[in-house]
Amino acid sequence: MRKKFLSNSIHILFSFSYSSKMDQTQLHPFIFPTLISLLLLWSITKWFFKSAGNKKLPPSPPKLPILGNLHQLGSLPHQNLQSLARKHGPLMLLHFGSVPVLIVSSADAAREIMRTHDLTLGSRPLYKAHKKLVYDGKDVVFAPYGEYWRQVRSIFVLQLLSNIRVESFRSIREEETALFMKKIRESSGPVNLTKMFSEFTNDGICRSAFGRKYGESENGKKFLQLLTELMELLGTISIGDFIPWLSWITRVNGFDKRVDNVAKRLDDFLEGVIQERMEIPKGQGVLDKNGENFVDIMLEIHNENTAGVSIGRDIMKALVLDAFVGGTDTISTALEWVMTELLRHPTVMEKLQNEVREIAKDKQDITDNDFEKMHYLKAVIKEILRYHPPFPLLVPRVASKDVNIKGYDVSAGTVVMINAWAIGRDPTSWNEPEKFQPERFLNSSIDFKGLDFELIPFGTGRRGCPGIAFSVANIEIVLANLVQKFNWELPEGAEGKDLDMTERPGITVHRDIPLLALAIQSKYC
Ligand code: HEM
Repeated sequence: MRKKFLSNSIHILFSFSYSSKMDQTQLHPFIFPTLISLLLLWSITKWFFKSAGNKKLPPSPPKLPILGNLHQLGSLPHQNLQSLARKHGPLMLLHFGSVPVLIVSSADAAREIMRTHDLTLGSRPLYKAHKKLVYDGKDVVFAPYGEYWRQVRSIFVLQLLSNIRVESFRSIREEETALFMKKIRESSGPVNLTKMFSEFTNDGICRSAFGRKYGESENGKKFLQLLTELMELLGTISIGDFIPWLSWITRVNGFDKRVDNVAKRLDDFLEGVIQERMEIPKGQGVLDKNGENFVDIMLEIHNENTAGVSIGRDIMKALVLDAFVGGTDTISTALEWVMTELLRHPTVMEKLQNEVREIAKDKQDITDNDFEKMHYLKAVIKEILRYHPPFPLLVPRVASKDVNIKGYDVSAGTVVMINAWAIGRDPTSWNEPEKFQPERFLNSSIDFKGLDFELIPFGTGRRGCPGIAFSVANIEIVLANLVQKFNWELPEGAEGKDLDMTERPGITVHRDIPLLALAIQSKYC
């Protein structure tokens, strides 16, 4: 592959120098137009620098020619951007190649972006790979701000994520949690919690979205693998998006081909799901008997044309994909980190177990009424979303026009990245931010619903996450059951402080190494 890459580069360089070899006698007629072009270029450059000079730009770290600041991102950009922000401030202008990128690292600056300028910053950048993977931005996450986005978001929220829907999916949550606990009970030796969280969230979303799950079937395993590849590709910086003349690199290094391949296989899978849903009557065969699911509802909207927007196949597939992109990896990441921190902090684990066991006793099904009383459980969930937000850099936005943010001029087209990870660890907002301390939330009204800018794991404003209720319901039920029914230890007598805490790069940040733990049944099991 490397050899192929080199030979392609050499070929391109060679063709360039070859075409620039010109017969000297032919140069003469070009002198005049060349001089005019140079003069024009000079005037434009001078005008550009003069007008940039009048602007008050946010502070910037020094950049390299061509790359800009790309070399400073490293494999875990949220961490490196936090270090840069400590030197240059909470509003910092970087350049990814030729694209200006504003990095936001404080609650105060985030409030300005997501409250004061939410409308101007209401769209997202749509990169080449994303276009192919999410049906040309027909989904909710990447659709440009406007009427189309409003309509698809309202279908998505009303039919999948409203409080009524989340409540109607309760039996799915309860059944899947019971199955999860059964799997743990029946396991011998350490359980791979990372894998189990991923299967749990995937099965739950499959049942809510498709009306059935694919579980251990060949199709199910392939789909899980595809989703992992999709998340990896969505989190990859493709050089051509930032330095257009280098876009040939992703053609020759196989990235574009991989994107095409994943997009095609995902499309085939989703096409098959919709076809199956059209052929098998509701409540029959392999399908859930739990009433309607998201695909059913979209098919109804499609047939009856009731949404004000025509829901074609691509839109249906894009919205279903959003449920997976938005809902599987995020919830499983939060669960993976919460169990990691509980294993590292035995006193927090014990306090949580005491609360859950006191309230739920030996109930097999812990109810919403019980969760309402579990204040420490809620504090633990807030603390994990502060300390390990699943999307550390949220989902980027883009400025649709020139805007002044806290006295700085930000030009149209600037990408805005909000470092929720850094904001959650900012000492101006939090006491001892590097400590995992759920108690900080016990006598505090701070919540993640979008009003408190120091805690924004779900973003906020027009483009804020619509999946908060769905996520919290799933995290609460699994976490409460895990600590009620089992006592937890690390394998081979290891202690919490021995746990490897390395993060894996990606759009959602998982543990690098899967979390393995020993489950010992409690008397509440
Ligand atoms: C722990 C779980 C979750 C986290 C941490 C999370 C986080 C986020 C974040 C940070 C954004 C961008 C917000 C912004 O730009 O202000 C977002 C958007 C979104 N999320 Fe979530 N999310 C979670 C669960 C879910 C679930 C369960 C679903 C659906 C099943 C979902 C669907 C979406 C959609 C559709 C958007 C795009 C909204 C828009 O652009 O209008 N998310 N999420």
